[in-house]
Amino acid sequence: MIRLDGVGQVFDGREGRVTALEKIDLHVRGGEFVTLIGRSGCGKSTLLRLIAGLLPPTSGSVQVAEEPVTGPRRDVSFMFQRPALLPWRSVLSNVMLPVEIDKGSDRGKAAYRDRAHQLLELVGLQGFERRLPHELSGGMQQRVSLCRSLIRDPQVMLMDEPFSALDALTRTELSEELQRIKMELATTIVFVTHSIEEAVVLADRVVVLTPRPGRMREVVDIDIPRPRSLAQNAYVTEVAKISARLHALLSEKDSEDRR
Ligand SMILES: Nc1ncnc2c1ncn2[C@@H]1O[C@H](COP(=O)(O)OP(=O)(O)OP(=O)(O)O)[C@@H](O)[C@H]1O
Repeated sequence: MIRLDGVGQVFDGREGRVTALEKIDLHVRGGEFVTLIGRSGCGKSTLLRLIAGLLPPTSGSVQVAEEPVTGPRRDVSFMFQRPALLPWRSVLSNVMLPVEIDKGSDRGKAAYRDRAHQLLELVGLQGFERRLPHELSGGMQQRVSLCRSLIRDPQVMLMDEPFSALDALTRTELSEELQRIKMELATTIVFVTHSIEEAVVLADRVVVLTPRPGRMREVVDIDIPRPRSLAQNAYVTEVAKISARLHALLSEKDSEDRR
C-alpha cells in the first residue's frame, strides 16, 4: 500500500543543512498498522509528510497504492496531535468538513451524513452531533477529529501523536477504539508516538528511527494477539518484554553517540 524506496530528506534551514531522513526503505502492506518511534528530531513527522504528499522527497521515491505520490491524495487522511476543530461548527459539521471542501466526493451528501452519524456512534459520541467543540472535553474533541479523518473511508491514515495530549485513561480508551476501527475497516495506518508501550500495543510492526540523520534502526514485528490494551490485560508480560527491547534499541544509539 505504501512504499518508500531510498528516501532521503534534506532541509536547508537558517542554521544550515539538516539531513532529516536518509536511506529509508519501508513497505507497508494494505491493512497493516505500523508505528514509528524515535527521539525528538529523528524525522517521524517528516516521514508522515512525505507519505501525505505535503513534501516532495529530496531523494528516492514514495508510492501509495502503487502510484507515485505527487501531492495530497483524497484516500489518505492526516490526524494531528491537536484536534484542530473549527470552533463555530457543530460536531457533525466538523466531521463533514472534508466532504464539503472536496467537491469531487463520490457519494451524495446524505450518504456522507449517515456515515458521519455511524462514525460518531462508533466512538461513543451519539447525541453530541449538535454540540460545539468548546462544549466537549479534549478526549471527545479528538474523537471528533478521528471521525473527520475517517469520513471519506481513507485507504491510509497518517497519525502524528494523536493521543499525546490526552489523559492516560482517555488515551487507553482511544487506542482500543482505534484498534477496533482498524480491524473493522481494514485501514492502513502509520502512527507516530513517543510512547514505546503505545507503539507496541497498537502495531503490527514498530519502526525504530534514530536521529542525525534519521535512519531506520530496526523493524520489530509484534505478534501479540488482538485486541490489546494499555490497561491491565492478558498480554501484559509480552508487551513489557518487547517494550524493554525497544527501549534498549533507542538507548543504544545514545551510548554510540557518547563514544
Ligand atoms: N521545514 C523544515 N526546515 C528545516 N528543518 C526542518 C524542517 N522540518 C523539519 N526539520 C528538521 O528535520 C529534523 C526532523 O524533524 P521532524 O519534525 O520530522 O522530527 P520528529 O521526529 O517528528 O520530532 P518530534 O518527535 O520532536 O516531533 C529536525 O532536525 C528538524 O529540525
